Amino acid sequence: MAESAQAPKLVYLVTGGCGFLGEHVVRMLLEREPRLQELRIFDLHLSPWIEELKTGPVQVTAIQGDVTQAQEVAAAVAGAHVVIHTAGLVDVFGRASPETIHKVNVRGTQNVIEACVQTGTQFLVYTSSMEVVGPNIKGHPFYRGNEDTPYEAVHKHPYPCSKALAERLVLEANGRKVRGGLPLVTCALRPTGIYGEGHQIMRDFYRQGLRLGGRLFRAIPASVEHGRVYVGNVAWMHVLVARELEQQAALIGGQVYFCYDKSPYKSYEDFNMEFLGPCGLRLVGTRPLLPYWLLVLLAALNALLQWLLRPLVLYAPLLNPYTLAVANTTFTVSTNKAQRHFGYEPLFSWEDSRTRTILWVQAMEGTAQ
Ligand SMILES: NC(=O)c1ccc[n+]([C@@H]2O[C@H](COP(=O)([O-])OP(=O)(O)OC[C@H]3O[C@@H](n4cnc5c(N)ncnc54)[C@H](O)[C@@H]3O)[C@@H](O)[C@H]2O)c1
Ligand SMILES: CC(C)CCC[C@@H](C)[C@H]1CC[C@H]2[C@@H]3[C@H](O)C=C4C[C@@H](O)CC[C@]4(C)[C@H]3CC[C@]12C
Repeated sequence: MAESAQAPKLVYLVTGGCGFLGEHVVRMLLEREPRLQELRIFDLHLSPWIEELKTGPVQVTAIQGDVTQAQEVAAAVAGAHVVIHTAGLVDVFGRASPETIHKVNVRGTQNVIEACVQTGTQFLVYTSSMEVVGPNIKGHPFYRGNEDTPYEAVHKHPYPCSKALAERLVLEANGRKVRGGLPLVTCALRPTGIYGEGHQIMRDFYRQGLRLGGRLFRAIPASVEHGRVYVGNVAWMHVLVARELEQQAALIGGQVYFCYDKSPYKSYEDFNMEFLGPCGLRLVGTRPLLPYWLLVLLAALNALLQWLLRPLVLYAPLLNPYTLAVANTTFTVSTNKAQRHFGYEPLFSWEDSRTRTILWVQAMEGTAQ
């Protein structure tokens, strides 16, 4: 992939390219990767906006496929120079079974790795998650830590378990010989809670606030910090690391990087209010309105109801014991590893990220129930 007078034309594959992050990665590649010849977008469900992208100079190929199907993955990977694997089942609400989460996130990732090896694709970037590290089930705080900060990573929930296993597979695959004899170069990016245009949970909170007469009620103490990162910056970090994987293979191969930017350290709810506030919502209470023990009880009740109702209907509210523990445990990162290894600087300032997200929420107003 070295730059030369005759720059080689590259084929990229983005799995999960129609998801929240995947769409931003796809658009970022088209805007910021001049050596792109073909961009393959692989997803279980293809979005209509792909059609608009087909009019540009880069060949955009939409591939409807399932990462759990090894042959479909191999067919999509064949001939690609770089794979950015963002596809995954993001479920902390109990919508999918633990088996399905494992199948998509772990076996799907294994299929991507094997496809690279079989077809001779040398560069693989994996979208991991902060949850590979924590918060752990003991509720230990991770306060502005970095990739080397010691932390007892203990998981029970299927989603973080699956991300941790998949990340390990990706890192262990670094150095494997791909078809043709060259080594596979892999790395994993670990975003904290991503926000920005297209963020489904932000949409849910906004609509809930509207239903409650423009109010949301504080549930978590303002002192609990939750790491957040703007989706445009996460996408940029993927594009940048993918570009640098060949040049810096020895340095970047087998490494993990937290995704970070200049978003402020705040509690989950206070952070959301940075966008929902200017859209007319108010967060009621300087302290949580309900005592923590009552939230724990409600979360346990929700889990019980989910289990009881499962044969009849899917009951998957936002509050459950796991989401409460994540929201109520400080987990923030402070690192410059990506800057040191591949020159990452956030592309969007905090002010830009905030404005873009507010404009997106405001544009939803007409559609809110
Ligand atoms: N949203 C966050 O805050 C966050 C934070 C850290 C890491 N991540 C990771 O980032 C990645 C993208 O997350 P997102 O928030 O954009 O989620 P998303 O659900 O919006 O996107 C995931 C995409 O993967 C696709 N997909 C799911 N199962 C598939 C399958 N079997 N085959 C092919 N495609 C499949 C979905 O259709 C979807 O388009 C995930 O791997 C997730 O674990 C997300
Ligand atoms: C207690 C309630 C009032 C609030 C519940 C909020 C809860 C739904 C939120 C809080 C934190 C959120 C997670 C966090 O931002 C990071 C990630 C990592 C990523 O890999 C997947 C999404 C996830 C788990 C967020 C899900 C929603 C959470 C738990």
